[in-house]
Amino acid sequence: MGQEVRYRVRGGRPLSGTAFIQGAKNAVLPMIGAALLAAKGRTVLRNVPVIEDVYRALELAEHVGAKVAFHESERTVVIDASGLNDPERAVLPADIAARFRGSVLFVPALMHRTGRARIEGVGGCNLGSRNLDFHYRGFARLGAEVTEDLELNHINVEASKLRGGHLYLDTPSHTGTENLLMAAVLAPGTTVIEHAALEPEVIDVINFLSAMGAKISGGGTGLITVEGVEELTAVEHTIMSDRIDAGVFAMTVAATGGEVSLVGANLDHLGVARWKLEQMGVGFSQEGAVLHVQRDPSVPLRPINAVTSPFPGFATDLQSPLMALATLAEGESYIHEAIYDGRFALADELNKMGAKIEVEGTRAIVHGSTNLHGAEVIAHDLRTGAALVLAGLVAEGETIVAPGYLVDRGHAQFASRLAALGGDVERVTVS
Ligand SMILES: CC(=O)N[C@H]1[C@@H](OP(=O)(O)OP(=O)(O)OC[C@H]2O[C@@H](n3ccc(=O)[nH]c3=O)[C@H](O)[C@@H]2O)O[C@H](CO)[C@@H](O)[C@@H]1O
Ligand SMILES: C=C(OP(=O)(O)O)C(=O)O
Repeated sequence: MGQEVRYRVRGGRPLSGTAFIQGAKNAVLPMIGAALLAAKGRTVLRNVPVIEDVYRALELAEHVGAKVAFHESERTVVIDASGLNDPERAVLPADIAARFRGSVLFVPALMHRTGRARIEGVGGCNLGSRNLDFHYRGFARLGAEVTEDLELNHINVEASKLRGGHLYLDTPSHTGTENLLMAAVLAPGTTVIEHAALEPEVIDVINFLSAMGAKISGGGTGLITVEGVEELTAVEHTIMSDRIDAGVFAMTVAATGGEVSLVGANLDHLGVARWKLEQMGVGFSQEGAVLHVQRDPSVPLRPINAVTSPFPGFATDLQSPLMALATLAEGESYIHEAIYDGRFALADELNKMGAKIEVEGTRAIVHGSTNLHGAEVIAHDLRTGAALVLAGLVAEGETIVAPGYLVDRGHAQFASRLAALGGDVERVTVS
């Protein structure tokens, strides 16, 4: 049997000090995919978070023929994609690709560099139905032939002659927008993407592609236009800071009480989450690129209503830590998960710790405040894991959160960064 990572947490200490917010997972993954579009030279990505999803993405890049080096202590990745031209290697194998959602972001580079791609699996958090129809239908509108092998459950994409086209997304899909952009940047002609995503990571990806030589306008407006170019150049880029990591740290301080400075966090990137936390009793002040967060533990948290929606709405990835926080607020909080149909697995785990949460479909009522107690709980996905660590930091006694791999997918050095703030958290490996 292999080793399992767990988070062991003991509650009761307020947090104080300085935490360094990591580079954004949801920006670096599309950028690793985009780096493979450059046929010459070396791409240098800085502020790369040392997380499992980045390791998987780099394994995938190597698998398809790129040379990669991850200098973890420098948080820098160097990618040389000049050798990526063998159609036989244009395969995203399930053993790597099914372990993270970002694997789908490799398809455009494979289409452009080898003329084809085979997708044997795409992973990511288990949040209910997570379709990829916008991606595949969009590739087809740009001239690719997309077929499904129903027996093997593989998708085959043949793309010898991509060209610009008019695309519309039914909902402003985050990776859908990035993937269609990457498919369009090297496709001759003009591509229009209507109802495109507005997330800050999408803007960061547009900035990266533009630095590589892509011609993109309208980023951040919902209507993006791309003029295809003949080639893209390898460049250096510093990844934006991770707004979800910042939100998780802010909510953890809200839960324990205390005062913490988040280095690199940007209040504007929290969108509606900022206003919701302020309503609950959290204080924010932005000082340049450092965000100060404080909460007076002697004043009870107020309950909250939140509906998840695309940026700048309340981020679905922050819904789990908000639910954990709401268990501490005095009164009933209402949460409506409007992006995913299966993102409430956390409720049962928090209830094991003494919370009183009722779930009906995509709506949850959190009856607070409750005194949480330690328990052995399951991280059903990345943010459930982070939210349970948050809960453990205010619970009486010891909480064990497993599998820790899911937390490690998206939060770098999570235990040591919380421990540096005074939290009693350890990441342990058991056989
Ligand atoms: C690697 C990455 O960046 N992951 C983020 C990205 O996921 P991801 O890009 O997968 O999320 P989307 O924005 O695409 O999904 C939003 C909704 O659209 C639906 N949909 C999406 C694509 C499609 O082809 N068909 C379809 O129906 C999904 O099922 C979901 O209900 O944005 C999510 C929403 O902010 C975040 O939770 C994830 O952390
Ligand atoms: C849902 C998430 O990630 P992914 O799309 O990579 O599964 C997340 O980051 O919370």
